[in-house]
Amino acid sequence: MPEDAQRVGDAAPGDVALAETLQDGARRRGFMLILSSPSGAGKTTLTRMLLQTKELDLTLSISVTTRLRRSSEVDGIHYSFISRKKFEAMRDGGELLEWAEVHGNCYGTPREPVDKVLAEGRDVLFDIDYQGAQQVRQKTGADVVTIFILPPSMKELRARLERRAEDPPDVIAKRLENARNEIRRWTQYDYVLVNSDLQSTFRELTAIVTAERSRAVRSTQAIGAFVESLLQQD
Ligand SMILES: Nc1ncnc2c1ncn2[C@@H]1O[C@H](COP(=O)(O)OP(=O)(O)OP(=O)(O)O)[C@@H](O)[C@H]1O
Ligand SMILES: Nc1nc2c(ncn2[C@@H]2O[C@H](COP(=O)(O)O)[C@@H](O)[C@H]2O)c(=O)[nH]1
Repeated sequence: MPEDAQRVGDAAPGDVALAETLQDGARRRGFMLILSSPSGAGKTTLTRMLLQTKELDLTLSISVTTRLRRSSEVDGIHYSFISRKKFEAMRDGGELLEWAEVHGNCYGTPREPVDKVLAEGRDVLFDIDYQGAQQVRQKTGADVVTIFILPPSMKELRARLERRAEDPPDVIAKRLENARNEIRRWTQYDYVLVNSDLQSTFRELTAIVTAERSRAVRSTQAIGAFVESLLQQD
Protein backbone atom coordinates (compact mmCIF):
# COMPACT_ATOMS: atom_id res chain seq x y z
CA MET A 1 0.00 0.00 0.00
CA PRO A 2 1.48 3.43 -0.89
CA GLU A 3 2.51 5.56 2.09
CA ASP A 4 0.03 8.34 1.35
CA ALA A 5 -2.93 6.01 0.75
CA GLN A 6 -5.81 6.12 3.24
CA ARG A 7 -6.82 3.23 5.45
CA VAL A 8 -10.38 2.63 6.57
CA GLY A 9 -10.67 4.22 10.02
CA ASP A 10 -7.76 6.62 9.52
CA ALA A 11 -8.67 10.16 10.54
CA ALA A 12 -6.73 11.78 7.71
CA PRO A 13 -7.77 15.09 6.12
CA GLY A 14 -8.48 13.13 2.94
CA ASP A 15 -11.36 11.35 4.71
CA VAL A 16 -13.35 14.56 4.82
CA ALA A 17 -12.92 14.99 1.09
CA LEU A 18 -13.87 11.37 0.57
CA ALA A 19 -16.97 11.72 2.74
CA GLU A 20 -17.94 14.83 0.82
CA THR A 21 -17.30 13.08 -2.45
CA LEU A 22 -19.78 10.47 -1.37
CA GLN A 23 -22.56 12.91 -0.58
CA ASP A 24 -25.54 11.67 -2.57
CA GLY A 25 -25.71 14.79 -4.73
CA ALA A 26 -22.09 14.54 -5.79
CA ARG A 27 -21.90 10.87 -6.56
CA ARG A 28 -24.67 10.73 -9.11
CA ARG A 29 -26.55 12.81 -11.61
CA GLY A 30 -30.03 13.97 -10.70
CA PHE A 31 -32.99 12.47 -12.53
CA MET A 32 -36.47 13.52 -13.59
CA LEU A 33 -39.23 11.58 -11.84
CA ILE A 34 -42.45 11.80 -13.82
CA LEU A 35 -45.84 10.81 -12.42
CA SER A 36 -48.78 10.53 -14.82
CA SER A 37 -52.30 9.20 -14.45
CA PRO A 38 -55.85 9.83 -15.53
CA SER A 39 -57.38 12.74 -13.67
CA GLY A 40 -58.38 11.71 -10.15
CA ALA A 41 -56.17 8.61 -9.79
CA GLY A 42 -54.14 10.35 -7.08
CA LYS A 43 -50.88 11.74 -8.48
CA THR A 44 -51.26 15.20 -6.90
CA THR A 45 -51.89 13.58 -3.51
CA LEU A 46 -48.87 11.30 -3.93
CA THR A 47 -46.74 14.20 -5.16
CA ARG A 48 -47.61 16.14 -2.03
CA MET A 49 -46.66 13.16 0.16
CA LEU A 50 -43.32 12.80 -1.63
CA LEU A 51 -42.56 16.51 -1.20
CA GLN A 52 -43.48 16.41 2.48
CA THR A 53 -40.94 13.63 3.03
CA LYS A 54 -37.99 15.96 3.53
CA GLU A 55 -35.32 13.25 3.47
CA LEU A 56 -36.29 12.43 -0.13
CA ASP A 57 -35.21 15.97 -1.08
CA LEU A 58 -37.34 16.14 -4.23
CA THR A 59 -38.06 19.43 -5.97
CA LEU A 60 -41.37 19.90 -7.75
CA SER A 61 -41.37 21.29 -11.27
CA ILE A 62 -44.04 23.99 -11.16
CA SER A 63 -45.88 23.98 -14.47
CA VAL A 64 -47.44 26.94 -16.21
CA THR A 65 -51.06 26.54 -17.24
CA THR A 66 -53.87 28.44 -18.90
CA ARG A 67 -56.42 26.57 -16.74
CA LEU A 68 -58.45 28.54 -14.19
CA ARG A 69 -57.15 28.27 -10.64
CA ARG A 70 -59.08 25.94 -8.30
CA SER A 71 -60.08 27.37 -4.93
CA SER A 72 -57.54 25.13 -3.16
CA GLU A 73 -54.66 26.17 -5.40
CA VAL A 74 -52.06 28.89 -4.88
CA ASP A 75 -50.45 30.68 -7.82
CA GLY A 76 -46.72 29.92 -7.94
CA ILE A 77 -47.04 26.90 -5.64
CA HIS A 78 -49.32 24.47 -7.46
CA TYR A 79 -49.03 26.08 -10.88
CA SER A 80 -48.17 29.43 -12.38
CA PHE A 81 -51.50 30.48 -13.84
CA ILE A 82 -50.90 32.46 -17.03
CA SER A 83 -52.82 33.74 -20.04
CA ARG A 84 -52.85 31.88 -23.35
CA LYS A 85 -50.90 34.78 -24.88
CA LYS A 86 -48.14 34.45 -22.28
CA PHE A 87 -48.17 30.67 -22.68
CA GLU A 88 -47.68 30.97 -26.43
CA ALA A 89 -44.85 33.48 -25.95
CA MET A 90 -43.06 31.07 -23.55
CA ARG A 91 -43.61 28.11 -25.89
CA ASP A 92 -42.45 30.02 -28.99
CA GLY A 93 -39.46 31.47 -27.13
CA GLY A 94 -38.20 27.96 -26.30
CA GLU A 95 -38.74 28.45 -22.56
CA LEU A 96 -40.67 25.19 -22.14
CA LEU A 97 -39.06 21.78 -21.81
CA GLU A 98 -42.36 20.24 -22.90
CA TRP A 99 -45.94 21.30 -23.29
CA ALA A 100 -49.33 19.82 -24.15
CA GLU A 101 -53.01 20.58 -24.38
CA VAL A 102 -54.83 18.50 -21.78
CA HIS A 103 -58.61 18.49 -21.15
CA GLY A 104 -58.86 21.71 -23.22
CA ASN A 105 -56.17 23.73 -21.40
CA CYS A 106 -52.47 24.31 -22.08
CA TYR A 107 -49.81 23.08 -19.65
CA GLY A 108 -46.03 23.34 -19.86
CA THR A 109 -42.81 22.83 -17.93
CA PRO A 110 -40.46 25.83 -17.68
CA ARG A 111 -37.02 24.56 -18.64
CA GLU A 112 -34.71 26.75 -16.55
CA PRO A 113 -35.68 25.67 -13.00
CA VAL A 114 -35.41 22.01 -14.01
CA ASP A 115 -31.91 22.49 -15.44
CA LYS A 116 -30.83 24.30 -12.28
CA VAL A 117 -31.93 21.50 -9.90
CA LEU A 118 -30.44 18.77 -12.10
CA ALA A 119 -27.13 20.64 -12.26
CA GLU A 120 -26.98 20.37 -8.44
CA GLY A 121 -27.25 16.56 -8.76
CA ARG A 122 -30.75 16.65 -7.28
CA ASP A 123 -33.98 15.10 -8.53
CA VAL A 124 -36.99 16.87 -10.00
CA LEU A 125 -40.57 15.62 -9.63
CA PHE A 126 -43.09 16.19 -12.43
CA ASP A 127 -46.88 15.79 -12.40
CA ILE A 128 -47.45 15.81 -16.17
CA ASP A 129 -49.48 13.88 -18.71
CA TYR A 130 -48.36 11.15 -21.14
CA GLN A 131 -47.67 13.64 -23.96
CA GLY A 132 -45.29 15.60 -21.74
CA ALA A 133 -43.65 12.41 -20.43
CA GLN A 134 -42.98 11.31 -24.00
CA GLN A 135 -41.43 14.70 -24.92
CA VAL A 136 -39.18 14.77 -21.86
CA ARG A 137 -37.99 11.23 -22.63
CA GLN A 138 -37.25 12.11 -26.26
CA LYS A 139 -35.43 15.33 -25.40
CA THR A 140 -33.42 14.28 -22.39
CA GLY A 141 -32.85 10.52 -22.64
CA ALA A 142 -31.46 8.42 -19.81
CA ASP A 143 -32.08 10.43 -16.65
CA VAL A 144 -35.86 10.10 -16.74
CA VAL A 145 -37.94 7.74 -14.61
CA THR A 146 -41.61 7.47 -15.46
CA ILE A 147 -44.40 6.08 -13.31
CA PHE A 148 -48.01 5.60 -14.33
CA ILE A 149 -50.65 5.56 -11.59
CA LEU A 150 -53.81 3.56 -12.27
CA PRO A 151 -57.07 3.81 -10.32
CA PRO A 152 -58.40 0.58 -8.78
CA SER A 153 -61.57 0.86 -10.92
CA MET A 154 -63.37 3.36 -13.17
CA LYS A 155 -66.12 3.59 -10.55
CA GLU A 156 -63.60 4.63 -7.91
CA LEU A 157 -61.99 7.10 -10.33
CA ARG A 158 -65.35 8.84 -10.79
CA ALA A 159 -65.97 8.75 -7.05
CA ARG A 160 -62.58 10.37 -6.34
CA LEU A 161 -63.23 13.19 -8.81
CA GLU A 162 -66.68 13.75 -7.30
CA ARG A 163 -65.41 13.59 -3.70
CA ARG A 164 -62.64 16.05 -4.53
CA ALA A 165 -65.41 18.45 -5.55
CA GLU A 166 -63.02 20.85 -7.27
CA ASP A 167 -64.41 20.70 -10.79
CA PRO A 168 -67.92 21.26 -12.18
CA PRO A 169 -69.82 18.20 -13.54
CA ASP A 170 -69.01 18.95 -17.21
CA VAL A 171 -65.28 19.13 -16.43
CA ILE A 172 -65.46 15.85 -14.48
CA ALA A 173 -67.32 14.25 -17.40
CA LYS A 174 -64.65 15.39 -19.87
CA ARG A 175 -61.84 14.10 -17.64
CA LEU A 176 -63.54 10.70 -17.31
CA GLU A 177 -64.05 10.61 -21.06
CA ASN A 178 -60.32 11.25 -21.60
CA ALA A 179 -59.31 8.72 -18.92
CA ARG A 180 -59.55 5.64 -21.17
CA ASN A 181 -57.23 7.15 -23.77
CA GLU A 182 -54.75 8.10 -21.02
CA ILE A 183 -54.89 4.68 -19.34
CA ARG A 184 -53.98 2.98 -22.64
CA ARG A 185 -50.60 4.78 -22.48
CA TRP A 186 -49.42 2.80 -19.46
CA THR A 187 -47.02 0.69 -21.56
CA GLN A 188 -44.91 3.82 -22.28
CA TYR A 189 -43.89 3.97 -18.61
CA ASP A 190 -41.06 2.41 -16.61
CA TYR A 191 -43.31 1.55 -13.66
CA VAL A 192 -47.03 1.10 -13.17
CA LEU A 193 -48.76 1.29 -9.78
CA VAL A 194 -52.40 0.70 -8.88
CA ASN A 195 -53.38 3.33 -6.31
CA SER A 196 -55.87 1.40 -4.17
CA ASP A 197 -54.47 2.02 -0.73
CA LEU A 198 -52.73 5.40 -0.55
CA GLN A 199 -50.10 4.44 2.03
CA SER A 200 -49.12 1.28 0.12
CA THR A 201 -48.77 3.22 -3.12
CA PHE A 202 -46.67 5.82 -1.36
CA ARG A 203 -44.37 3.09 0.01
CA GLU A 204 -44.01 1.66 -3.50
CA LEU A 205 -43.15 5.10 -4.86
CA THR A 206 -40.46 5.76 -2.25
CA ALA A 207 -38.98 2.32 -2.94
CA ILE A 208 -38.70 3.23 -6.63
CA VAL A 209 -37.00 6.56 -5.82
CA THR A 210 -34.53 4.83 -3.50
CA ALA A 211 -33.68 2.14 -6.05
CA GLU A 212 -33.33 4.59 -8.93
CA ARG A 213 -30.86 6.65 -6.89
CA SER A 214 -28.46 3.70 -6.77
CA ARG A 215 -28.41 2.98 -10.49
CA ALA A 216 -24.80 2.62 -11.63
CA VAL A 217 -25.59 4.36 -14.90
CA ARG A 218 -26.17 7.66 -13.04
CA SER A 219 -22.82 7.62 -11.24
CA THR A 220 -20.51 10.60 -11.62
CA GLN A 221 -16.73 10.57 -11.64
CA ALA A 222 -16.84 10.93 -7.85
CA ILE A 223 -17.87 7.30 -7.45
CA GLY A 224 -15.09 6.34 -9.85
CA ALA A 225 -12.61 8.17 -7.61
CA PHE A 226 -14.08 6.44 -4.56
CA VAL A 227 -13.72 3.03 -6.22
CA GLU A 228 -10.11 3.85 -7.06
CA SER A 229 -9.47 4.70 -3.40
CA LEU A 230 -11.11 1.39 -2.36
CA LEU A 231 -8.82 -0.48 -4.69
CA GLN A 232 -5.80 1.20 -3.10
CA GLN A 233 -6.79 -0.07 0.35
CA ASP A 234 -5.51 -3.31 1.91
N1 LIG B 1 -55.63 5.78 -2.64
C1 LIG B 1 -56.63 6.64 -2.51
N2 LIG B 1 -57.76 6.27 -1.90
C2 LIG B 1 -58.81 7.12 -1.77
N3 LIG B 1 -58.81 8.41 -2.20
C3 LIG B 1 -57.70 8.84 -2.84
C4 LIG B 1 -56.55 7.98 -3.02
N4 LIG B 1 -55.60 8.68 -3.67
C5 LIG B 1 -56.12 9.92 -3.88
N5 LIG B 1 -57.36 10.01 -3.37
C6 LIG B 1 -58.30 11.17 -3.42
O1 LIG B 1 -58.77 11.24 -4.76
C7 LIG B 1 -58.96 12.60 -5.15
C8 LIG B 1 -58.17 12.84 -6.43
O2 LIG B 1 -56.80 12.78 -6.15
P1 LIG B 1 -55.74 13.76 -6.81
O3 LIG B 1 -56.24 15.15 -6.81
O4 LIG B 1 -54.44 13.50 -6.15
O5 LIG B 1 -55.75 13.19 -8.31
P2 LIG B 1 -54.90 13.60 -9.58
O6 LIG B 1 -54.49 12.34 -10.24
O7 LIG B 1 -53.80 14.50 -9.20
O8 LIG B 1 -55.95 14.37 -10.47
P3 LIG B 1 -55.73 15.58 -11.52
O9 LIG B 1 -54.98 15.03 -12.68
O10 LIG B 1 -57.12 16.00 -11.88
O11 LIG B 1 -54.97 16.69 -10.84
C9 LIG B 1 -58.51 13.47 -3.99
O12 LIG B 1 -59.65 13.89 -3.27
C10 LIG B 1 -57.64 12.51 -3.15
O13 LIG B 1 -57.70 12.84 -1.78
N1 LIG C 1 -47.76 17.82 -20.45
C1 LIG C 1 -48.02 18.44 -19.30
N2 LIG C 1 -49.07 18.03 -18.55
C2 LIG C 1 -49.28 18.64 -17.38
C3 LIG C 1 -48.47 19.67 -16.92
N3 LIG C 1 -48.94 20.09 -15.71
C4 LIG C 1 -49.99 19.32 -15.43
N4 LIG C 1 -50.21 18.43 -16.43
C5 LIG C 1 -51.24 17.41 -16.52
O1 LIG C 1 -52.48 17.99 -16.86
C6 LIG C 1 -53.54 17.19 -16.37
C7 LIG C 1 -54.58 18.01 -15.69
O2 LIG C 1 -54.07 18.60 -14.53
P1 LIG C 1 -55.03 19.41 -13.53
O3 LIG C 1 -54.13 20.01 -12.50
O4 LIG C 1 -55.75 20.41 -14.36
O5 LIG C 1 -55.96 18.39 -12.93
C8 LIG C 1 -52.89 16.15 -15.47
O6 LIG C 1 -52.79 14.94 -16.21
C9 LIG C 1 -51.54 16.71 -15.21
O7 LIG C 1 -50.58 15.71 -14.95
C10 LIG C 1 -47.37 20.08 -17.74
O8 LIG C 1 -46.59 20.99 -17.42
N5 LIG C 1 -47.21 19.44 -18.90
